[in-house]
Amino acid sequence: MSALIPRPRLRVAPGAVHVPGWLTLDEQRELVVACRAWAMGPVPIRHTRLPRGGVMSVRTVCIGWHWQPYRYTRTADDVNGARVAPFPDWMVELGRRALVAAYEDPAAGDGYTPDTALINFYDGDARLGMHQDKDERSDAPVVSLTIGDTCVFRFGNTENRNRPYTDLELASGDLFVFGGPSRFAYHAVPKVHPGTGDPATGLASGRLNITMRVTGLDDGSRGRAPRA
Ligand SMILES: O=C(O)CCC(=O)C(=O)O
Ligand SMILES: [Fe+2]
Repeated sequence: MSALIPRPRLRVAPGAVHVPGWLTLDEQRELVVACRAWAMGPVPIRHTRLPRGGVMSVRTVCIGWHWQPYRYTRTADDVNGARVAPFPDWMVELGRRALVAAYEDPAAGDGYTPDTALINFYDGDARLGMHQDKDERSDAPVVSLTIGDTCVFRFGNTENRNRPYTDLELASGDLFVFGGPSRFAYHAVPKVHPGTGDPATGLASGRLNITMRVTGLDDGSRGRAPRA
């Protein structure tokens, strides 16, 4: 899509907001540098293995807490057993600013302290099927950032993976927040458009997505306990 055509901020559903072009090019570059380092270790980026033997086409590395289907732990027991990199304070601040921007409310970020991020890399034909982010024991919003290639993002309902859903495009620099009544909505990435990203971000190809979340876990609790 041409950068000359402004794309409006869109409330996709109650609590779900798309803010096109929210990250500056410099912020995107800095995120690419940080994610590249996290992709190297302490836990290397990998295709997540699913319990039934499948492998996700997306590659993922986590910070703060390690996600594997369908729980969070401090150590990446399904990769190399290492403890994941800490969740940096600057990313907490970025998450708070994202909520202020999405909800157009200066207080929206107050008390928001994301403690995990899933960093997804889509290349080739990578995609992500309809799912809910529901392994967190918190209903705090999810903050999603896109860098690189544009994708089709499918945002559905909280009942099931079927219609009604809305297909929108997430392009480099876009912010998408889903909280409130939309926090547990099904969503997917059915398609990435190769070659649509600007190499000036530092990403020559593919799509980088960062989702910040609040796990609601502490180091005394593990696994998939029911939400409070
Ligand atoms: O790549 C995206 O935009 C969404 C990623 C996602 O839904 C997830 O990591 O749970
Ligand atoms: Fe998700």
